[in-house]
This record gives sequence, C-alpha cells and structure tokens, in this order.
Amino acid sequence: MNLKDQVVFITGGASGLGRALVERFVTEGAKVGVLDRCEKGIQELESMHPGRVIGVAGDARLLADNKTAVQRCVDSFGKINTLIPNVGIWDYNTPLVDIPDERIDESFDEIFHINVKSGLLAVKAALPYLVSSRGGVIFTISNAGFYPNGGGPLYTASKHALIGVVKELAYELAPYVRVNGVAPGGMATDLRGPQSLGMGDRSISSIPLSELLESVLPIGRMPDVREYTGAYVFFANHGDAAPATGAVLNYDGGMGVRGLFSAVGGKDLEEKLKLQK
Ligand SMILES: NC(=O)c1ccc[n+]([C@@H]2O[C@H](COP(=O)([O-])OP(=O)(O)OC[C@H]3O[C@@H](n4cnc5c(N)ncnc54)[C@H](O)[C@@H]3O)[C@@H](O)[C@H]2O)c1
Repeated sequence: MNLKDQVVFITGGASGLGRALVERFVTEGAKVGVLDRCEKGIQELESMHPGRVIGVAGDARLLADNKTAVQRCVDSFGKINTLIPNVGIWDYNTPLVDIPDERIDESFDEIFHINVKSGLLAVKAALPYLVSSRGGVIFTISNAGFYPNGGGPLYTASKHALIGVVKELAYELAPYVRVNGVAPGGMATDLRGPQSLGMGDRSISSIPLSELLESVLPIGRMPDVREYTGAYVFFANHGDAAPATGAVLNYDGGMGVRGLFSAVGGKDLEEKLKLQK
C-alpha cells in the first residue's frame, strides 16, 4: 500500500487501461476519482469500491465536465495528488491516402480533441488542487508517441503532440507540479475509433493483437493491461519519483530495440550459456 492517503483522478477510467489503473490505485491504498462518458462503467466502479472510487459520467472534451468531475472528487476526498489524463481513441492505422477529402477536417479535429485537448482541459480543471498538493500529472501516451505505424498520421501526430504537452507543462508548472508520461504498447482493451471515419463502434479487441505482437516485440508477447499499471504507480509515488518531471517512459515491450533481421537477438542465450535442462 504505497499510496495510502493519496487521491488520484483518472479520465477514461471505466474501461481498458483506465479501469486497470483504478483497480491498481485502489489496491495501493489510494482513493480515485473518475471522468468517463460510460455511465454504466462509472456505476460499476462506484459499487465495487464504495467510499474509495467516485465518478462522473461526462465528456472529457468539455472543460465544464472536467471541472464537475474534479469538484466531485475534491468534495468527496478533499484533494487531488495525481491526475492521469488517459482518454483516447485510435485511428486504426488509417493512412493519409485513405482518409476521404470530405472527412479529413472532422477526423483530425475529433482525434486531436479527444487525445490532446482533453488532456489540457483535465489539467486546467485540476490545476489549483495539483498546485496545492504539490502533485503530479501522468499522461497516457503510446508507442505511437515515438514510432511510426502504431497508428495512421492522425493518431501518431496526436500522441507526438502529447509528448510536447508533457514537456511544456513540466516547465510551466514547475516547481509545484511534476508532469510525466507513460507510453504503453499494444493491449487488449476496448479502444475505439473516430466516429468521423465510421469507426466509433470498432473495438481494438476485434484485432488479433496478441498474435501480431508476439513476433514483433522483443519481450515476445503482448503484456496484460494490468502489467502497464506499475509505471503509473511509480510516477505517482512522490517519494520514489521525486526527481522525475518532463519524462516519458517507453513501456511498450521494447519497440525501440527490435533488431533489423529479427525482433529478438538473444533466442539462443540459454543454449550458449548451457542453461537448458
Ligand atoms: N489499447 C492499446 O493498444 C493502446 C496502446 C497504446 C496506448 N493506448 C492508449 O491508452 C489510453 C486508454 O485507452 P484503452 O486502450 O484503455 O481504451 P478503452 O476504450 O478501453 O478505454 C478508454 C476509455 O475512455 C473513455 N472515453 C473515450 N472518449 C471519451 C470522452 N470523450 N469523454 C469521456 N470518456 C471517454 C471510454 O469510454 C473508455 O472508458 C488511450 O489514450 C490510448 O490511446 C492504448
């Protein structure tokens, strides 16, 4: 229980990574506020963790909804130590050439609104409380914040933009608030696509992601969503992570260290070291 007496506020906490983060922070002893557009998910979380999780069903794209949810969290738990802007949608790797002319404005705006602007709005809403608590912000980024082909140009640009947001806010909010990011890789969640490209009901769970990642990741498998949560606990722990601000942790199974000819360089290590039984 590293985070006893801490309060964490998470956007997109009703599903996928956000939901795993809610569960993990509760296990770590924290109290958790959530903003998510899924009312059913919010109700489930509140009834599973009475007095430990409270939420507001609302749209992370609106400053007013961010403010309402932040206020509910502070009214219930008295403060916010860590903010995690986590909502996001994916573009299903749609290349520029395949985005119809009449959809490009709308799809760019939709992805940037949800993936980038909502993060700024969450910080704006929580800022007085974060400064008061000398707290921190942890953005959910993606391998697409560093490398191509984890999305199309809209998603990749939005996640690169978030890295800029981390750096700028780490500067602007210093010395009171630390601002960092975690860049997870692929995981089996319910990640949706843009409505403007007709992908609002498409879920990443419809893709055989686990099989696809097995051969391309140096760690040799797709991590379970819960395995990503430890990085957030690290950054939220103001004792252990006190020097960290403006940092983004690559937490993607090793995408940046894949070899040219095979993803994994050490397959025969046990044999060479005579470690096999
Ligand atoms: N799934 C992956 O492979 C993967 C990989 C790298 C990064 N990510 C990032 O992880 C984050 C979480 O995504 P996930 O994979 O857990 O997806 P998810 O769809 O399972 O969870 C996202 C949550 O955000 C909520 N949400 C979306 N738009 C919202 C809005 N406008 N207002 C309020 N709530 C909204 C959804 O209701 C949902 O509960 C995203 O930022 C995503 O880009 C995902």
